[in-house]
Amino acid sequence: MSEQAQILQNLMELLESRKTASPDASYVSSLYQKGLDVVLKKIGEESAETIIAAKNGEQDALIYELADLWFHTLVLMSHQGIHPDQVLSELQRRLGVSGLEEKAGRSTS
Ligand SMILES: N=c1c2ncn([C@@H]3O[C@H](COP(=O)(O)OP(=O)(O)OP(=O)(O)O)[C@@H](O)[C@H]3O)c2ncn1[C@@H]1O[C@H](COP(=O)(O)O)[C@@H](O)[C@H]1O
Repeated sequence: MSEQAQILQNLMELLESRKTASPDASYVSSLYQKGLDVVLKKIGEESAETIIAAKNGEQDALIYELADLWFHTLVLMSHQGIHPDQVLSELQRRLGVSGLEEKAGRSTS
């Protein structure tokens, strides 16, 4: 496993462990306790902050905000019982399939 893939694996294990941790001692546990709407709100906020950093042309800020955004999407996956491998498999399935071709092949627009 690559070092990067290992980071993802380690983080997912941490997120899983936070399901039984105290919300007073863990940010992730506090998000789980607040529930899906709060997790989704965080993703909305981090998306907006990512957009602002990109529009401002701030490379370091953009990397920081992308990390926040990725992190909160990983919290969502964990909350919903989805493993990043499932998303990676979907991306693998799409690899080499042109987005334009895929769109043209849809039965509904
Ligand atoms: N990678 C992260 C990570 N990235 C960002 N954050 C937190 O996400 C929050 C981002 O919110 P904002 O930027 O909006 O800052 P804020 O205004 O203070 O946040 P709110 O008050 O609105 O919630 C901050 O509290 C960050 O500290 C993270 N919190 C945790 N992790 C990882 O998750 C693990 C478990 O964390 P705990 O559950 O807190 O132990 C940690 O060991 C880390 O590996």
